[in-house]
Amino acid sequence: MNRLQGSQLVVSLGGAAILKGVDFKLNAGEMLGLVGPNGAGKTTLLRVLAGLQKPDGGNLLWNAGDYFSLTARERARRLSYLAQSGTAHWPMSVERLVALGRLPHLSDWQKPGETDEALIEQVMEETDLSDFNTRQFNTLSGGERSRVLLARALVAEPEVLLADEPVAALDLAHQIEVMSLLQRYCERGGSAVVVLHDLRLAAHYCHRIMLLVDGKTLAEGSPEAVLTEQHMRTAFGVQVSPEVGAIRDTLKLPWVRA
Ligand SMILES: Nc1ncnc2c1ncn2[C@@H]1O[C@H](COP(=O)(O)OP(=O)(O)OP(=O)(O)O)[C@@H](O)[C@H]1O
Repeated sequence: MNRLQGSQLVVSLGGAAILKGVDFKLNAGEMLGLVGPNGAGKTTLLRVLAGLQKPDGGNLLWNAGDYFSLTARERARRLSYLAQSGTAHWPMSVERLVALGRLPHLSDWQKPGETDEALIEQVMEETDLSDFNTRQFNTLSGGERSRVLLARALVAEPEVLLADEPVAALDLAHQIEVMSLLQRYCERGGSAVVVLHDLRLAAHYCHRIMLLVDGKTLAEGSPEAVLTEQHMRTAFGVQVSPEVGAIRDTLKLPWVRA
């Protein structure tokens, strides 16, 4: 059974068709890479899956039941959405901001208990944030902020994590760390949809890739099946440079942790 399944999803914004009948599925333990040119509709699809954008057509299922019958609290417990350029709207320490991720699991006025605290500490370590506990979020660099927001999403222990370009502001080492973290999250049974512009990261880490072009799925399947020279030409209008030769060589991850 698919954890999330959409069929013929349609979204119009400002009078323009943005998603034009997209089928979607996500299994437990799966990392799905959502790739495609700027303006293809990746963020719009993610917002539909997060329940932030009601589709104008099609339907969406959560574990085979109607997605839209989940209450907002149920959705917050089971699904985390990491926006493209997330922010915090008032000054707050990193530790408090990450702890907010536990809120959907606590009743009104309940404080985080020992188990919550242990989880928060573990995720802070995994996201390389232990030294930032008391720092104010608004004093952090862009890459540090991205890691804090990912940590907040992970402490919620969601069944599905929707991450819009989670590595966009990160240096090489932190890109690898964040992708490995998402990989471990999926190995523990989580499901992730990750919007990526770096096709090498997508090829290396994702089980399956969906290539969206102009509001439609151009290709979907294994990285090898989707990231072909023909699809790159159609989607992005590029071809492999003659100096490189084969497309598989462009998709090798050139760095590992030293
Ligand atoms: N509120 C809106 N009104 C009109 N058009 C919109 C609105 N929101 C988004 N769009 C348009 O919808 C299209 C898809 O946007 P979306 O953000 O989903 O693309 P994307 O694939 O995530 O792009 P990128 O890679 O640049 O982040 C774009 O052309 C965008 O300009």
